[in-house]
Amino acid sequence: MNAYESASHYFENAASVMDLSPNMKKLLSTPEREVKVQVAMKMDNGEIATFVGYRIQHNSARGPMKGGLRFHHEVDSDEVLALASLMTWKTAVVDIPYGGAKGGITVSPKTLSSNELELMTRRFVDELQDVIGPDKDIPAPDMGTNSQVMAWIVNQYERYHGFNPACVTGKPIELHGADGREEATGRGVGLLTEALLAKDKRNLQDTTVAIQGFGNVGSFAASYIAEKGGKVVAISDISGGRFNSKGINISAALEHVRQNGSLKGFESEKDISNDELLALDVDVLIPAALGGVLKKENAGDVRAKYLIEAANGPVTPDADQILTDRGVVILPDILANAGGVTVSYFEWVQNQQYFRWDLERTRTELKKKLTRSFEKMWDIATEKHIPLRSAAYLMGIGRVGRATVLAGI
Ligand SMILES: NC(=O)C1=CN([C@@H]2O[C@H](COP(=O)(O)OP(=O)(O)OC[C@H]3O[C@@H](n4cnc5c(N)ncnc54)[C@H](O)[C@@H]3O)[C@@H](O)[C@H]2O)C=CC1
Ligand SMILES: O=C(O)CCC(=O)C(=O)O
Repeated sequence: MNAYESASHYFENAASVMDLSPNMKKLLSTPEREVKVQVAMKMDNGEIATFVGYRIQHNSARGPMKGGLRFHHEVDSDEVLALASLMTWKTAVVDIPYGGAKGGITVSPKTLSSNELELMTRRFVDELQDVIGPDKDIPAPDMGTNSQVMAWIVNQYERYHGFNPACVTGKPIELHGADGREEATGRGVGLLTEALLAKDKRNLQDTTVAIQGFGNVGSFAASYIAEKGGKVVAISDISGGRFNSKGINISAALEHVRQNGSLKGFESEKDISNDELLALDVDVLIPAALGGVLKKENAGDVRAKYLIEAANGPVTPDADQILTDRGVVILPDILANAGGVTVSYFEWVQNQQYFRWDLERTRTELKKKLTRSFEKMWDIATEKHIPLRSAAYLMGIGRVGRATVLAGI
């Protein structure tokens, strides 16, 4: 099952509980626009390179479309469409005035020089500049992109449209970015892990955690959890995993990655593989890298009681069923990692108002938004005796569906 089939399965599941009419189901599952472009450029050595870029605009019933840009060698139209649809439900679950979109380029960014990365990003914006914009579709970071890439995007977009900081979020602070956006997804993962544990009268101090992926999301989630007294016993990245039964020193790991570019060579009690990390005997498992890492073949190995979907789509439907049957509580991606898009919204609001918030305000508002959405999802799940994922989809699809009906076609 590919990423799109997985996302469709979760949508169909929720739609059947909601009794959505076939016509509404078709409307909500059909993307509004799919853009596929050639990104051609000259590499440092003078050779011509051609990449393929995508922007899929899934739904705009609740506002301008919103979602990140992924630079990764596995990006294809199915994956981007799946991720775009998740954004539609995610923005609705946290009730921010956006629809959903996603984009990306099929490329391994680490194989490019900084100059080449910049040029590729600028050529991509040349192709997309007429379909994106602050009131149409607002990109942001995802895997393989960061605030520097967003800086090139805003600069290139402004060459066509003039001063326009709200055209993209996740920008550097110096270029109208929001204090708190970089940490937001990981911080949200941490806050929501606490909220979920609290339902079982537990807290982070008595909790062991394993985190797959130590990029933007995984590293900030690890920092938050460790600061709150949680024991992060395992972390990993593409170079493999590290385990320490007494808890990994997260500040030291961050410093190692800053100096060396990855966890490779970071000392710990023992090295583990990414597969072994997923099967560790911990309380909380947080996949924060690629999609589809928990599938039929390895779902039975999971020993964690709580699974927090920091990545988008880390659990296939087969695995979801196996884990749910085994009593693993899954906090679904469309809420678990929504801290990022929520603070992107705060950044966009600040850009529109030319007024900057301080970090405290951002953190307070983020907690308020995520906690409110979590409690609502929890109440729906409890009342209807359904898993948290189904409850979150009910919230998201319900809000998009109502907006669609009220607006009329
Ligand atoms: N950046 C953001 O604000 C948001 C990101 N997400 C999701 O979170 C996940 C991670 O995104 P970011 O942290 O932004 O990406 P990133 O590019 O900053 O970091 C990705 C991390 O995953 C690791 N990784 C890559 N391939 C791997 C593999 N095969 N096995 C194990 N680790 C691997 C990398 O080494 C790196 O540590 C993605 O699924 C993304 O869609 C979701 C919401 C917002
Ligand atoms: O910050 C944003 O606008 C989108 C982040 C994103 O791509 C995601 O939540 O998956």
